[in-house]
Amino acid sequence: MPGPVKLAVIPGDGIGPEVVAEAIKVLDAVTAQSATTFEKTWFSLGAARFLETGDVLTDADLASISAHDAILLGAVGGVPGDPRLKDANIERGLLLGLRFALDHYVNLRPTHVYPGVPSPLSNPGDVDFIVVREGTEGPYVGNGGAIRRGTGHEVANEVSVNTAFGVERVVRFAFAQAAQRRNKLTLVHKTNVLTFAGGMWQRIVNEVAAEFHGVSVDYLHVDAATIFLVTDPARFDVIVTDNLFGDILTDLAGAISGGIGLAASGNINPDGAFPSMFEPVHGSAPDIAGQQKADPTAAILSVALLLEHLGLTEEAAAVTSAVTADIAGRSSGARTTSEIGDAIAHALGAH
Ligand SMILES: NC(=O)C1=CN([C@@H]2O[C@H](COP(=O)(O)OP(=O)(O)OC[C@H]3O[C@@H](n4cnc5c(N)ncnc54)[C@H](O)[C@@H]3O)[C@@H](O)[C@H]2O)C=CC1
Ligand SMILES: CC(C)CC(=O)C(=O)O
Ligand SMILES: [Mg+2]
Repeated sequence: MPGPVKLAVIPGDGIGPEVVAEAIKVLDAVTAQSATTFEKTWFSLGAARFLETGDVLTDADLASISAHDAILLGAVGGVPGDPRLKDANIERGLLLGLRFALDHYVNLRPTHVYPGVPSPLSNPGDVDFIVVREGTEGPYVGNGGAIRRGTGHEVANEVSVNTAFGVERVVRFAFAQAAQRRNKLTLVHKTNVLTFAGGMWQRIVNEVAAEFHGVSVDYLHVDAATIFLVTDPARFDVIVTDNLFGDILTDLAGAISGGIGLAASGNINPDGAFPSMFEPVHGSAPDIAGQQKADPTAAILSVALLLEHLGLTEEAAAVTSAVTADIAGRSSGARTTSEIGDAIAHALGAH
């Protein structure tokens, strides 16, 4: 990449700034000797900014963020119960605002059990799958409304939007991933009751499968998928699913693979028309915010995904291997957020 990589950094709320500080520490360490340099722009967006200015994501924010090569985000969402944030909906306005505006139609969430990690599974070594979650459609588009609000006769709708265009592109991406991995794709949906959306997802999977002869295709209802994620996770290679099911399944995937503090993700625009955005799977964790208790590993592994996405494969591998070694050496003694970041950055040559 000619010139420095322009990186937009959005620390966000709660533990977001704490884990992003460590992720940047690691990024700086791994790129210190690299031919590629990073030019960072910090965006102070989230609940605090909304409370100060009334803005969540302005057109100017969006234009400025779009002019970057990639985005690193911590987490957004304010203190639960703060009445001033009730109508702002930072999660929808900012996080989904970015994913939708930047056409992040692939939400890529790898799950891997690192050696030495305490997992509730009996055979965790076999776990290595990715969830390809659709990122711009489904029930998260805000296609809803309510009548007779606040009364005992209120009716509220939240309609899931699934377009053939949107489903086909993410399914095609998932098949291509499976073809580069272990050649197995599992569609997860709820076709037995969500017959319109589920039927279309299944039909499109069947159609695209005809182009990927080497990939075997499986189907699970989402409720059954939660069973097998716990009892037989080795059966999964690539899971493709909609926005809501993918959101839920990937918190579960984090839990079975050593904790949500290890789960990284990428919001990808595969066409390259917009910058892709990398973030931990977890949220702003108000219950531990400001206490240096958050595990920054998910944010650091999100940096590895970011580097990989930018084609900096050696740097990505160096971060992953430093994280792997750090995890393997973890004992029951708790370390602070910055102690974990320091140790990983140090392993990468930081002083
Ligand atoms: N991408 C984002 O910005 C996301 C934002 N959120 C928002 O975050 C806020 C809190 O959401 P929750 O549902 O509580 O989910 P959460 O992921 O923030 O927290 C769930 C549990 O996991 C723990 N946890 C999360 N990250 C951790 C880490 N790095 N290390 C150690 N423990 C960790 C928390 O302490 C909490 O007990 C809400 O406002 C929610 O909407 C939730 C998910 C994603
Ligand atoms: C806060 C939600 C909109 C996002 C979420 O939970 C996720 O993407 O995992
Ligand atoms: Mg989630």
